Amino acid sequence: MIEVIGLTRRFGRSAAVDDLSFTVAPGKITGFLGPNGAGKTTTMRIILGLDRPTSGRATVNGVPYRTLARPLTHVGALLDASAVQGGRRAEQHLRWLARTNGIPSTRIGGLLELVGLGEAGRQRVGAFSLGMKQRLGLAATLLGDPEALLLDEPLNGLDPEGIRWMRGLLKSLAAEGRTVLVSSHLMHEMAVTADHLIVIGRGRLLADTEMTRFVRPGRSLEDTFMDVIGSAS
Ligand SMILES: Nc1ncnc2c1ncn2[C@@H]1O[C@H](COP(=O)(O)OP(=O)(O)OP(=O)(O)O)[C@@H](O)[C@H]1O
Repeated sequence: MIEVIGLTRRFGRSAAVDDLSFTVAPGKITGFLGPNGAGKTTTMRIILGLDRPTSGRATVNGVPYRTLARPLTHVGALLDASAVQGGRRAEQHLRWLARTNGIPSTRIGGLLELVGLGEAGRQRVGAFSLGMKQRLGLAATLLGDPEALLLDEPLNGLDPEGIRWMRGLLKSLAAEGRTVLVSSHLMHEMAVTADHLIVIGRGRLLADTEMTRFVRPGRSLEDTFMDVIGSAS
C-alpha cells in the first residue's frame, strides 16, 4: 500500500503539491490524473525518495521508501523511460540493475520475453524507440517482483498494440494483488484500464474515487475530467 499524507512541495513561492493526501490500495489499478503541471510527477518522485517534501510524508507499506533495504523488491518505478544509458544492451541494463539491487538475474530472459523484447535483448538501448524503452522500463520495474508499481505516463510512445498489451499486463498485475499507480493523459485508455482514480489539479486533491462513481451519467471520463478540472480552476 502507498500512502501520501498531508504532502506539500513548494518550489520558491509556488506549491507543486499542496497538502495532498491519498492511499493507493492493492489489487486494483489506480489512475493518477491531472492536467500538465498538476504535480503528479513531483508526488511520485517524493514517494520514491527522489525529492523531499516541504511538509507531510509518503510511505510504502508503512515506511518511507528511503528506509527500504532492497527497494526494487517492494516498488517498481518507471518515471522516465528515456533515462537509460544508450550504450548498454537491454539485457546488460537489466543485469546491472539486478546486480546493484541484490536481485538474481534469472528473471531477465523471461521478463524481456514478457515485455516483447525477447529478440531485442542484445540490442543497444540507444537505438530503441520510445515504445521499446517503455517496454524495457516496465521489465526493470518487475525485476524485483515488487508488490507495488508506480508508472509515470508509461503509454507514451506505445503503438496501439503496445497500449493494448500494457492494459492487459497492468490488469493481470493488479489481479495478482499488486498495487498499481499509473499516470496518463490518455483519458480513453484510462477509462478502460483504471479501477480507481486520483485526480489532482494545482497540487490539490480533486477526486479520490472508484472509476464507476467518478464518471457522470451520459458523460465520458474525458468529459467528466474536464468538468472537474474546469470547476476547480
Ligand atoms: N525542480 C523543479 N523546480 C521548480 N519547479 C518545479 C520543479 N519540478 C516541478 N516543478 C513545478 O511543479 C509543478 C508540478 O510539476 P509536475 O512535473 O509534478 O507536474 P505533472 O502533473 O507531472 O505534469 P505533466 O502532466 O506535465 O507531466 C509545475 O509547475 C512544475 O513547473
